[in-house]
Amino acid sequence: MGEAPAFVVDNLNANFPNGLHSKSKGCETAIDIGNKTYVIGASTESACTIGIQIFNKSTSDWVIPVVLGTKPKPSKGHSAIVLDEDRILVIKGNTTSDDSFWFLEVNTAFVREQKMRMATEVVAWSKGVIGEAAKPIVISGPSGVGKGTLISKLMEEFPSMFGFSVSHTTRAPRSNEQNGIHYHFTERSVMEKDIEAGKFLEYAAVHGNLYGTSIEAVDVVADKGKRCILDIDVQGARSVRASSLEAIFIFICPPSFEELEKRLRARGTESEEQIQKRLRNAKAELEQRNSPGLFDHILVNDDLDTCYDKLKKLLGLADGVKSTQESVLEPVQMSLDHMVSKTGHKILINCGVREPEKPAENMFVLDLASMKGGAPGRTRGLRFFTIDPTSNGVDAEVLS
Ligand SMILES: Nc1ncnc2c1ncn2[C@@H]1O[C@H](COP(=O)(O)OP(=O)(O)OP(=O)(O)O)[C@@H](O)[C@H]1O
Ligand SMILES: Nc1nc2c(ncn2[C@@H]2O[C@H](COP(=O)(O)O)[C@@H](O)[C@H]2O)c(=O)[nH]1
Repeated sequence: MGEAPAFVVDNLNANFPNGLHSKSKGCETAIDIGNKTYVIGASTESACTIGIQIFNKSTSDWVIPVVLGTKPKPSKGHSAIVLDEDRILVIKGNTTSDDSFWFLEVNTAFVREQKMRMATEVVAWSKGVIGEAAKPIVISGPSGVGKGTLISKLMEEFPSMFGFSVSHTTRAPRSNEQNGIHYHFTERSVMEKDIEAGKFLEYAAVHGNLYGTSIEAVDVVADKGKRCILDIDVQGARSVRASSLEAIFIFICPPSFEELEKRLRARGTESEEQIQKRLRNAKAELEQRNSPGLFDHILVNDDLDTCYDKLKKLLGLADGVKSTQESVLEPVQMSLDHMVSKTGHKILINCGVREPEKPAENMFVLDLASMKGGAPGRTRGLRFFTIDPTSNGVDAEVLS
C-alpha cells in the first residue's frame, strides 16, 4: 500500500546551504512538488503558526511565501504528504482529529489568483473538516420586513441546529447591539482591506454603509456542526448565488408597502432620512424578488406566527422534529509519531506503537474522495474511519 510515503525530518539544516532556513525546535517536513521544496514547520514565522519556507531548486533560492487562510496552531510534530500538484496534506500529531487535518495549498486556483495579484510566492492553509454541513440559509428582503425577528425565533426554538452568520458592517451600532454578536462593527478602511485580501464571501453597499459576510463567519458556524443563517440584502444574495456556496435562498416580503413603512418607523432605530433611504431601496429590492434563479422561496410576513410556521415547514421543521443536534461522534487522538501513506483518495494513518512483527494498532483511513471547498475557507466533506487490522480493513467503522 502507499504511493508516496511522507517523510519527517528533525531539522533540515544539514541538507540545505546557507539561506533563510533556520533551526527549528519542532519537527519539520520537506515536500517536493515540481522544482520546489516546501519546508513545513520552519521557524521563521511567529511561533503561533506553523511556518513555511520554499526552496527553489532551479535557482537555489529560499523564499518565505505570503501565507493566506486560517493558519494551524503549531503542534509538537506533524506528517505531510503530497496529494497532487496543488496541495499537501499536513496531519498534526498530538491533537484530536477535529484539529488534525490541514491542507497546504500551493497551486490551487485561489493560490494562483493570489500569486498573480500580489506578484509574489503565495501558499494558503485550509482546515480539513470531517463531514458535510447542511446547506446554509440565506434570508433576504427589505429593511423592516421582519427578517431578524424570524431568524431570532428560529434560533431560539432550535439553538443547537442553527447558527447566525455574524456580518461585518461600517454602520454604527444601535443601543441594543453588541459587537461580535449582532455584527462585527468595523472601520471602512479595515473592511476594504479585508475585502481586498479575499476574506469576504460577499459584500455590498447597503443604505449608505458597507456590509459583508466573511468566509470565516460562515465557517465558524459550520465548524460547530450547525446550519448557518445569513441575513443579507438582495445584492448580497445575488453574490452568494454566484459563489461556490450552495445555499437555500428565501425572500421575505411585506404584506404591503404601507405596513413595511409602519414597521420600520415603529422599530424606532432609524432617523427620518435613513427611513426614507431604506424605503426607496425597498422598492428596488421588492422588484427583484422574482428575478429568475435568485430566490427559491418567497414568504409573506403578514401575521408573524403564520409566516414563522411556513418558514419552519419549508426547512423541514414541522412539528415533532427534534430541536437537538444529531449526535456528534467524539474526535479521536492522533498520536505524535503516526505514520501515513496514500492510496488513491485514501490516506492510511497508523497511530499505533511501531513495534516490529506486531500488528498495527489504531489504524485510520481519511477518505478524500468527496472533499470540497478549500482556501480561503475550510476543506469539507472528509470521511474518517477506523479499521480493524485483523480484518484487512473490511470491517470499517465510520467515525464521522
Ligand atoms: N409579522 C409582523 N407583524 C408586525 N410586526 C412585525 C412582524 N415581523 C416583524 N415585526 C416588527 O417589525 C420591525 C422590523 O423587524 P426586523 O427588525 O426583524 O426587520 P428586518 O427585516 O430584520 O430589518 P433590517 O433589514 O433593517 O435589519 C420590528 O419592530 C419587529 O418587531
Ligand atoms: N449584503 C449584505 N447585506 C447585509 C449583511 N448584513 C446585513 N445586511 C443587510 O443590510 C440591511 C440593513 O441591515 P441593518 O442591520 O442596518 O438594519 C438588511 O437588509 C440586512 O439584510 C451582509 O453581510 N451583507
